[in-house]
Amino acid sequence: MKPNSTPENHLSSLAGKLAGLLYSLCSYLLFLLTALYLIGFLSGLGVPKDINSGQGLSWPLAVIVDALLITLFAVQHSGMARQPFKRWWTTHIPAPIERATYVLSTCLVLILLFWLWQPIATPIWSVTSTWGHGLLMAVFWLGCLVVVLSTFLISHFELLGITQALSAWRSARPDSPTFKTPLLYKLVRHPLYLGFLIVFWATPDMTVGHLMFALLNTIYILIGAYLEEKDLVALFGERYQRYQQNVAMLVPLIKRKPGRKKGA
Ligand SMILES: C[S@@+](CC[C@H](N)C(=O)[O-])C[C@H]1O[C@@H](n2cnc3c(N)ncnc32)[C@H](O)[C@@H]1O
Repeated sequence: MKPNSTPENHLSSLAGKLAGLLYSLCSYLLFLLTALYLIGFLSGLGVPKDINSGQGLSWPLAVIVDALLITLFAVQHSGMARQPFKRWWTTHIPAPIERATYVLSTCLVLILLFWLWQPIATPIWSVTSTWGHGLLMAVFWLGCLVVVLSTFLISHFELLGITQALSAWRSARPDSPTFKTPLLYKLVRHPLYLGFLIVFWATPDMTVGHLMFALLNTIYILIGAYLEEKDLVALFGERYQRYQQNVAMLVPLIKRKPGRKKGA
């Protein structure tokens, strides 16, 4: 038996590294398609089934199904991002494909959500004027832009698991995480999440189903950002605590009150 056979070493052979790289690229490709579908799902543009289409279940059942789908997404997406889970998970799968597996799992849960989502088409607001409709769609696309830009500001390919598989391919040690505050990160600590909030809420046709999607995901983002910040304080220490004091969490210019416990 080989002396060292931890999952990490499964990528030490050429075949293992190649398989890891292909796996990560496939997961990235699926991510791109899922992200495009999400845009269509929320905007109603270019997809066979959007957030309001189809004949759903009766509204009490629809509320239960939709809430369960969003809860499943929240548990998967936040649970798999926590350090204790990652430590346990990488004793079962090779570390260089941990992030790609996270991305793949996220896509599969989102695809399930698109598939099983139950519309509740009762209107909350409907903006019919051309300029109002155009303005809200412009805000929606701005939100999409903020999300994409934010991934590149942090590290697009690392967030999506490509860098880790490439490092294994080159037999290089993966870079340790670095604290960054470029551009939008000087305005708010979570520009990517802010972009998502804009995308969820900016619609000319808000229905009960869409409102539920926006509301539950807003709650999830607030909890997710809180948990992420605990990890970031543990990782970057005082530097992140100073950042929390000086830069707003999600809404530019709304900062933490001085004197509040750091990293809480
Ligand atoms: C999906 S990204 C979201 C980033 C951020 N919450 C946002 O909304 O822009 C999550 C990853 O970004 C990392 N991250 C968040 N803020 C960071 C920062 N200022 N510098 C470096 N990494 C950061 C976290 O450790 C986590 O791995």
